Amino acid sequence: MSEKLSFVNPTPNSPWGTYLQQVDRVIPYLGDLARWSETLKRPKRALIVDVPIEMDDGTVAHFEGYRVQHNMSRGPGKGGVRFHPDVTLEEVMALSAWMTVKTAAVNLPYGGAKGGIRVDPKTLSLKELEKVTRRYTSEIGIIIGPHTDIPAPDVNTNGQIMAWMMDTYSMNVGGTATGVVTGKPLHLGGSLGRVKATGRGVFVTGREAARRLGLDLRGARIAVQGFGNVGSVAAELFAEAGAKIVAVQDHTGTIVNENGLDLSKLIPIARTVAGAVSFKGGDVVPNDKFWDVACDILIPAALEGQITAERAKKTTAKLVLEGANGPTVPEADDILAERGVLVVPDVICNAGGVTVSYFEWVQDFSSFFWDEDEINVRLDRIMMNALNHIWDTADKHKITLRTATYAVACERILMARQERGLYP
Ligand SMILES: NC(=O)C1=CN([C@@H]2O[C@H](COP(=O)(O)OP(=O)(O)OC[C@H]3O[C@@H](n4cnc5c(N)ncnc54)[C@H](OP(=O)(O)O)[C@@H]3O)[C@@H](O)[C@H]2O)C=CC1
Ligand SMILES: O=C(O)CCC(=O)C(=O)O
Repeated sequence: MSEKLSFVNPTPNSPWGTYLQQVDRVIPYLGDLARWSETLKRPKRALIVDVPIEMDDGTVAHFEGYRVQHNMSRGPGKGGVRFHPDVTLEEVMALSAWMTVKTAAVNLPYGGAKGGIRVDPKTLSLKELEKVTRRYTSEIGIIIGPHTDIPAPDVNTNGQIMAWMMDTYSMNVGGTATGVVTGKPLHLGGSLGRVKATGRGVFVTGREAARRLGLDLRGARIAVQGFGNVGSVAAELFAEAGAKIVAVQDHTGTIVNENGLDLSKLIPIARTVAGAVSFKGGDVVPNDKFWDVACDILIPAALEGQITAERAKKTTAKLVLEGANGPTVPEADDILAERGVLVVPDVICNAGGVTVSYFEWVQDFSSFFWDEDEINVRLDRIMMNALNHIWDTADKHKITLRTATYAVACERILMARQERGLYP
């Protein structure tokens, strides 16, 4: 954060600054609840931890970790953990705030939280990765728990990391606590459907948005930025529905094929260290050309701040599906709206992951596990109900889907805040 360290003083162009502007845009639609709106602009609690580990070569390395609980008015904190070299406190604050809005938008009984470590996990051995994960979990153990704050996977974290987190927390409390994290492997209280849930939610909301736009998915051209858990699953589901994935970008570069990339071959290659650009079934183009590729649907599924004003002006997409958190800066949002490009915002579009995380948490408490069809049917229903309600709100006030999602969610959050009262 710039100059003075303050929640309300964001670094220019930072994710937290984006989030604060998004909140400002919803205030006129909050009626009397607007008097509580400052609550949304301040995280409830932010913990910074030192994560020291002994590296394989005997040296000692220190990593900086965070867990931010943005708002817990509606329930325990919920949100993923990111391992990435660019993680900052301000980024984690924004990601935690987007979780508050997201869980309220789909009406899950949670608040919003997020965590992260500033580390490049690609440079660590498996043993070092486990040590970083376990030490971080112990350090944030004073504020997480099955009834207080429940982490989950995000960028560069997965089921194995959730298993280590669950084990470390359990060792420290002296009993197996499966409900402390979600996105776990199936043998450890994980849920069927969680791995694909976020991409599936992107597909469900995208299919409905396309239907309302009169955009036929059969033959629709789709460009996907970020080809990890979210991007690759969404791409697969759209391809199954008849769409063509014409461009994919991961951190190794950009690959394009206007006849459609063969995902059955691309996905296994993209998972290797060589990345998407080592796939031979398309042309490798400079990264900036990704935004020029002719497409009907654009799916940002990597990091924040990717859709800038300049990129918003040139995209040919009619529909943007935000698989990533915070991919569009506010100025670009306005340009897309002016150009008639429909944006399904992150806080509803990628809510499928936390929805199935909620199912996992419920299943862990009841020790009764559902089959995958049941999970997918329930996921579909929750996402569609939430999206339809948001759409009606957007139509009523003539506002974007993002501001409508904030209107629906912030009313729920601030109503809970008001009903709980302030005094100890
Ligand atoms: N996992 C989940 O359940 C949820 C995730 N999200 C959000 O979705 C987004 C992606 O998360 P997820 O799929 O889980 O993460 P992954 O780690 O599985 O994948 C991230 C992808 O983004 C790519 N990437 C990273 N940096 C860049 C870059 N500078 N340019 C292009 N591509 C890049 C990575 O490339 P490479 O593999 O080459 O490093 C990888 O393909 C994030 O914004 C996350 O917060 C939202 C809701 C839930
Ligand atoms: O599954 C979860 O609990 C959270 C997923 C997440 O971090 C997100 O939706 O951004």
